[in-house]
Amino acid sequence: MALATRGEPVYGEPTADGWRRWDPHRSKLGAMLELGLDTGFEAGDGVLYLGAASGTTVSHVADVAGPTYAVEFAPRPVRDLLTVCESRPNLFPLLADARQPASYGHVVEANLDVIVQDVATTGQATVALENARFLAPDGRLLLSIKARSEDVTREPSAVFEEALETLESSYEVLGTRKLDPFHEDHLAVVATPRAPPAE
Ligand SMILES: C[S@@+](CC[C@H](N)C(=O)[O-])C[C@H]1O[C@@H](n2cnc3c(N)ncnc32)[C@H](O)[C@@H]1O
Repeated sequence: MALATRGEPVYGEPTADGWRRWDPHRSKLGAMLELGLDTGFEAGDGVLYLGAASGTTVSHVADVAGPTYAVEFAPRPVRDLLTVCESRPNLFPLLADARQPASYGHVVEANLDVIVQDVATTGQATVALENARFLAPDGRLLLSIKARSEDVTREPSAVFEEALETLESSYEVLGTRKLDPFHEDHLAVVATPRAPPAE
């Protein structure tokens, strides 16, 4: 059965009876779900989405989730994202830098169920660490690491290893999966916040 959500179409995806096909070639989270990764993402979840771009994936997320905060720092895609939000009252666009969570900390609620991260920037693991403050203790980070955004000259496996090592300081990694054949040189990571050490 094909992955699909109910909502207004956004990127020319095929639709039938109000359902819109979630294209795993256009979406890292779609690829994670298509590949059977255990994401823990459930209907009604509160979500922080980092790297929303013009809303391809976050539109599907908002079709299923509860409050969904969509962070994107490039003004051009945010203009398209605003249109995507018009038919989705639970989707909140934020023109902000995911490396500066304090700039949206007053808007985004705490104890969210899920962070989805797909930011094309260096320091992707650090971005995940900095945004961990928004996750509930049993929440899930659904991170897609793009090797080429870190260093085009390095072997992707070395980039992934280093990113996982960085993540381990604040997260317990529950699963990883390369996103081939949908996305080359991307590693999907499912992780949950580490409990703070007992005093
Ligand atoms: C691969 S695209 C995201 C695609 C989108 N997640 C989707 O599936 O529909 C990566 C996005 O990350 C955004 N980005 C990169 N660095 C960022 C940052 N520091 N803060 C917020 N957005 C950032 C880029 O502008 C770009 O739109």
